[in-house]
Amino acid sequence: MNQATTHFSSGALDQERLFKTCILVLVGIAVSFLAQKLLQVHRLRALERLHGCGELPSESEFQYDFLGIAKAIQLASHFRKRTSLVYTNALFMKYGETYVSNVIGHRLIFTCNADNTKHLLSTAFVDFDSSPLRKPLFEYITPHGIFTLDGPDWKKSRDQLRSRLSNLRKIIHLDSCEQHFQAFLRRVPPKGQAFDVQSCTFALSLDMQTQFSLGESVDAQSFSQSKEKKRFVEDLLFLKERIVQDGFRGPLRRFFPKERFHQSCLRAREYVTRYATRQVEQQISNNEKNDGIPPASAFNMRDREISQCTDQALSILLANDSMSTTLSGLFFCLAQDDRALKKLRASIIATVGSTPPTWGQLGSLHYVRWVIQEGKEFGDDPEKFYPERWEDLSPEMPGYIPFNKGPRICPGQQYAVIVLTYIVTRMFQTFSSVSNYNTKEWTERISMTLENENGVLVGLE
Ligand code: HEM
Repeated sequence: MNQATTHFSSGALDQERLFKTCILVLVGIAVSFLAQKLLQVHRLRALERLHGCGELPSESEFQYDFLGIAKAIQLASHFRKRTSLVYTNALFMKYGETYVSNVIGHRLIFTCNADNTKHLLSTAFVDFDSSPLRKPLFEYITPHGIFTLDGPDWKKSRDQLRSRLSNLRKIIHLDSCEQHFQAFLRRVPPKGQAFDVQSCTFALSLDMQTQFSLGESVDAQSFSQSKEKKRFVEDLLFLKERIVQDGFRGPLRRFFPKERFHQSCLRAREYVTRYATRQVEQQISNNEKNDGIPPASAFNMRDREISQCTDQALSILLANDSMSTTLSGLFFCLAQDDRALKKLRASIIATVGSTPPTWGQLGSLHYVRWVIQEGKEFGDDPEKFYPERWEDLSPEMPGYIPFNKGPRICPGQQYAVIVLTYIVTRMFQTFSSVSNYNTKEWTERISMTLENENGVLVGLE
């Protein structure tokens, strides 16, 4: 009995000691966390004083939300309810163009001020590098891709892509654009019946972009797409969705299972690697023909080049969505604006008639360009679709940022504008009326870009 009591009391003593140690460790962690936070705030304040920054309004609703948890919950709730855009606009209306929020302990500054945006994107680009945020999202699918890298490696990857995109006449094949456009036409139901043009423009741009980046389309518009290509498209869609979700989850993303994401990334990489291997081997064989015996380094570098080529092709496909949302957004606007639609069609017929535009003619289709630029919503009254405002404006101006500005400006901008000009021209040479079958309001769906949750229902004749 005595022995049992001794055991019991020494066990209780051990437990007490363990409990105290745990409390000490927790207090230590909390103190070190608080000290780091105070130091960070002190440094920020010093920087703000140095640059003469004014006091920023902060969200009064969350003044006692010291850990930023209530704010994070509210952000997540708006994301789920598809009201993030309305919520964001309302906050800018309430607090002005720049305000500060605390989201899970991070002091985040939100701004829609033109000078701040210009400063962030161009002048102070190095200070606001977004790669620490992006890297964990993109590194699994493109370990050395342009969205994952920063510093000199990013610059190298960007230079490679820019040089590939520099000779547009060499890389854009208008006959191939025409083939994809014809496949789109086969998807349009006859006699102006309603269909979701958003899903069709998605398939159209995916076909064009895979043709460009892999050398072979995934046949997303075909009625007999192979199982393998279908699987690849599903994987691509899934992994993009997951990247976006994780971006919003921030550090909390660690608590969500990743198996399916990893599987999709592996399969998608495997698919693209096959095309990349073909391209690199073709290049090596061309070099052999030109230079005779291949240098030993050509073989040594083969695997690295295949991996780089895979990263580049996948990055292009990750950046592809804006092409399709530009087109579907345009249909959404034109379905409600008969004046602009008539003017667009008349300008196309007057410039190129009803045959496919040539390279020379693409540069003269000014109204088509304005409509495309306007589709990306801009100007003093961005809610209003008014292509004519572009008569006195230029996409080069500082405030025009659908393609971003500064060092990370979209390297595919010129490519995108040419391809979109061709496709829009062909679409409105073919169709003179766009019936509006959208019964619901435009509702946000945040993907790699913004889409309409309800699709874009139109009839074309
Ligand atoms: C209407 C069509 C397009 C729009 C509106 C658009 C818009 C953008 C924007 C806003 C960014 C900056 C993203 C960021 O840094 O957060 C970007 C980056 C990028 N875009 Fe585009 N894009 C379009 C088409 C394309 C096309 C067709 C390609 C490829 C051929 C492309 C390739 C890229 C790449 C690789 C980046 C990353 C650049 C970097 O981080 O240095 N984009 N694009």
